[in-house]
Amino acid sequence: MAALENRPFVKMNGLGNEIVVLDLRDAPLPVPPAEARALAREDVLPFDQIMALYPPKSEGTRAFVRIINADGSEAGACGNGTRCIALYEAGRTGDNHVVFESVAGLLDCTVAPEGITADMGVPHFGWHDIPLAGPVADTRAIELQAGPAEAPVLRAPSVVNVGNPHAIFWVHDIEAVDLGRYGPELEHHPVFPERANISAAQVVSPDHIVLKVWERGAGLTKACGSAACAAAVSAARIGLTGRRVTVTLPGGDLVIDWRESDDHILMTGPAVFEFDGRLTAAMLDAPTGVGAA
Ligand SMILES: N[C@@H](CCC[C@H](N)C(=O)O)C(=O)O
Repeated sequence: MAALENRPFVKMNGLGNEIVVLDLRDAPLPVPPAEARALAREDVLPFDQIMALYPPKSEGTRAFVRIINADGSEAGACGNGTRCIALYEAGRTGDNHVVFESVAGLLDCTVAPEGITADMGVPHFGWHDIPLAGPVADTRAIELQAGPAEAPVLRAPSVVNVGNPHAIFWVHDIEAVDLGRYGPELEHHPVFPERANISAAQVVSPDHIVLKVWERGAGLTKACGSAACAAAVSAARIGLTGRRVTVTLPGGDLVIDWRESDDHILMTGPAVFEFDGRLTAAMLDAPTGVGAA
């Protein structure tokens, strides 16, 4: 019998980033990677991330959240998923201020009519924090490129960890970038021992960035909240923008504010409830060869 069989789920999205909320606080159990991969199949319940809620570990928090990518791997941060669980918890309890905890730290969220704001914590720029495979003095632009060696299409990304690892390639024409072509090799490049989320970013003005993201463990997505945070702080760090920007993703806009007083990153945007149901054996049971480790 599949471990998650008969568990209730809620399907939500944040700017089209497909999120499944599994509230496992009553009867906690780990999400088996093979069951996550089976569930993520196109004809079952395609998702980018599962946000699995476990009993709280720290006082004042609602749940300890584990983030599972569509390929069954685990992530330390998911901005769009965080807004989704904030909306879910606010709907369940009527509280518009909710705090979660993840492996990366506390996630303080406020649900308001104009949007859901999540405090995503502080960025880490050291090579070992990201992590990179070896020492790099300046993570504002590292040696890495994609495309023909003599005329690279993407080059010299900024790298940062915002709870998960990100590389941001600065481009002049975002429409011309085929991230689906270069994302897989960059995600798995040996410079990233834990793989990385890969973005192409065009700075349109000092308060506006346009972004495309190839997500680690999920591929091309309509939006990635942590990538928006990563692009915003990296752009501000190298003087391309101020500390408050709108980030436009294929699924819509997020406002990112890199707060001066304490360096915390505040992300504001929407979340949407779609439908709910119960997981069945058929949804979790991958035919031989599909979802196998
Ligand atoms: N969709 C997310 C990012 C999810 C985790 C990421 N794929 C990783 O493995 O780090 C977001 O909205 O931030």
